[in-house]
Amino acid sequence: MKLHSVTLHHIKMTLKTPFVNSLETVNDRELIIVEAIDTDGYVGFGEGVAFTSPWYTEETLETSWHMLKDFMIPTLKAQVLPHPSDVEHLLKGIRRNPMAKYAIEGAIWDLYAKREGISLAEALGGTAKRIKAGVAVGASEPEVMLNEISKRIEEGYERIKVKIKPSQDLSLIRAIRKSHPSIDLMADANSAYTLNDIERLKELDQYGLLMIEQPLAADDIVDHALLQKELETPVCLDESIASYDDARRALSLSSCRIINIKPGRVGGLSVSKKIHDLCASQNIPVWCGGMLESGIGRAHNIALSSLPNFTIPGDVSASSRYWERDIILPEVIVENGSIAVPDGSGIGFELNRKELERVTLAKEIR
Ligand SMILES: O=C(O)CCC(=O)C1=CC=C[C@@H](O)[C@@H]1C(=O)O
Ligand SMILES: [Mg+2]
Repeated sequence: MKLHSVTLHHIKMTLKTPFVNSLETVNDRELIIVEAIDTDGYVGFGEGVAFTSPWYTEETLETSWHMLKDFMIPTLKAQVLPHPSDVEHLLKGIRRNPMAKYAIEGAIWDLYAKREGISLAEALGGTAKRIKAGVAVGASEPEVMLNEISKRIEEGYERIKVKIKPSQDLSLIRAIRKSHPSIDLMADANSAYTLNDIERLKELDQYGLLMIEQPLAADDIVDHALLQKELETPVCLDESIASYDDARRALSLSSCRIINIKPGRVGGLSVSKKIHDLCASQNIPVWCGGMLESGIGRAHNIALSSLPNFTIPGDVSASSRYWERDIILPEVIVENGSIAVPDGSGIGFELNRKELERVTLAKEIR
């Protein structure tokens, strides 16, 4: 495989409803779609999932664009690529910037699978034909959240995640449990707590949550280990896991009992697979997080979620949960609580070129 050219598309899609968490409100989702073409004319797509400001991690759309354009694409264009799993090593000289790395590496995985005539899921070693769909409900007034939860359950979602913060946690979870005593429920704090909140967090134990996601600081695995010792509820790490070594260290300290794998956050599909395998070997379940992706990123998440240790439904939801119209065809649909893993080659969805062009703000060919 040899890259001929790579097109970066800067797109802006408007969410059906703003997504609110303890740190930010997202109305419009700007993303980078990477279109990689090899010298034989095969095309692969990837997605850059950094936000436009550095509230979730330090990367932004602009920093990803710069890394891709000035460092990553030139490095990869200069080489013959035997296999997508070589990309991680080839980009090792570039520190961090995992979302930019994933954007191009994901496109190369899609390209590779298309060349081989196999699905991306198969190329990654996935086996599931369908994956369970979960959904994240953004922060809002409790009544609004309760209404949305009921609607999502009617739509077939079997696992609900809600955003919590100290000013909206116990009363919210209590109210949800009153209406939905047995639904698989979890809470994501996006680092809204400190160790001073241990007593408050312990009170959550009575509600049988599947897990609490990222209660403490993004760059911490030591305080999380102290917290996990005190809680019955499993701690799941999201922001704290930015690499394979982060995952290895967090498991050796028992900082969590579950890991949320987002390929953008950890630097690609190859690293995601390694974290998956590490967790499997230690009986730690994983699930696939979401980054409010377009259909291209979601297609990658679906393929990744077909690996056997993705036993907890992820934040992998239908296109219609986010967008009036997605940029892929067919759109992602949830039926009876699950999503079919496509068996066509590569990501298994076609790009809706007309829709891509409609949402494109800028484009650059390298
Ligand atoms: O993509 C989805 O459906 C889930 C979105 C989601 O919960 C998140 C996306 C991006 C940043 C965070 O707010 C949050 C998360 O922390 O998992
Ligand atoms: Mg999270």
